[in-house]
Amino acid sequence: MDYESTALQLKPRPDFVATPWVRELADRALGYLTAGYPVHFSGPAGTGKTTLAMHLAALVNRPVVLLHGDDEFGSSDLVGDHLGFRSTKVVDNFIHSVVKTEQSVSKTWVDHRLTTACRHGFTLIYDEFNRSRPEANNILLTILEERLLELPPIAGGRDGSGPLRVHPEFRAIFTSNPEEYAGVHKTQDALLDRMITISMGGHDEATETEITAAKSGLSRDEAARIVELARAVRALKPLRHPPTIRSCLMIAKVAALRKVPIDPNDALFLAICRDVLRIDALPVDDPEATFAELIRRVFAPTPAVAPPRVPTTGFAANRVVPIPRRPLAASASPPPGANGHAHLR
Ligand SMILES: Nc1ncnc2c1ncn2[C@@H]1O[C@H](COP(=O)(O)OP(=O)(O)OP(=O)(O)O)[C@@H](O)[C@H]1O
Repeated sequence: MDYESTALQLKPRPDFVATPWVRELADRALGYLTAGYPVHFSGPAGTGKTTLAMHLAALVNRPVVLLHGDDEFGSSDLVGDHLGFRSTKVVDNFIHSVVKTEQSVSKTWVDHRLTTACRHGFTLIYDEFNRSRPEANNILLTILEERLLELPPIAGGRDGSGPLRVHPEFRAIFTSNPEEYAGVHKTQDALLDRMITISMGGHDEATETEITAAKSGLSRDEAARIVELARAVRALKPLRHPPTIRSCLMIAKVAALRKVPIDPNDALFLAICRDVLRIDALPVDDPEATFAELIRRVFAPTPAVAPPRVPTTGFAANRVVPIPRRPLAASASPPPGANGHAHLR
């Protein structure tokens, strides 16, 4: 008995956003997996680790076994265990006057998820694997290096011949949050040494905008404003829980659902941003004033694109139609100052 029936058959999700940034990352990670190396996406919450792991597994196109790190795990939770006993009783009554009974009791073994993936060549996604204690994850060392899985005789190959040879198509994708998060363990170097770690610091702005627009139904421009605001708040240091792509999605989805305009003059829109971006917890003296300044900056009208500089010398100068200039009045006021207002005499 094993978890084969629980394996997932993943297909690339239609709502997966593949900007050039994402495609480059996915292509690089797929190359590592194809070469037989485990891939490890490491980064803070909300940086797209799990989504990318699932997308990669879908591209590998093998059944997927999903594991979530758990402090309670022991190696048997990963590998398998004896599940009760099987008893067989033979009654031999060939000679009517003689009844011979034979009873044997044997332990039954159940493959758990890791063993199922190793035995059948499935793709293992081990999400937040560093939430499991290192001693529980030690079993991975020989799997990833020697491609062998130590099992009790009863559970090895079909004939109980000891360690299981890991299926050649077995692949492993790991995700983890950095150590400073609560409830995670320091990973042993030997395990990290067996995988290729890709640090996920967070999507680039274009990708966050695309994801926010794609998953909320807002326009790209509306999504861009929300993302720009979230990134401006994220840039304020030190923030205990910086807003992530999830924060952008929360604002965008709620606004879209409630038909709240993405408008700095709309009180409900501002209230949603205050709640989701936790403006009250900003590490500044006056959070409200800071929020107002960020809103002003994000929603400031984008300056019209300045006309191309007219070259005054060389070949091109002769080809440009001179711009008619207004005749200056005798007591003309000087050109507008920095603040755009003419100085009144
Ligand atoms: N390429 C993408 N296309 C579409 N949605 C994405 C993409 N990347 C991330 N997301 C969305 O962003 C959110 C966070 O992504 P994900 O859960 O993968 O992050 P994570 O780093 O695994 O977070 P955590 O560490 O908290 O589990 C999810 O709602 C996910 O759907």
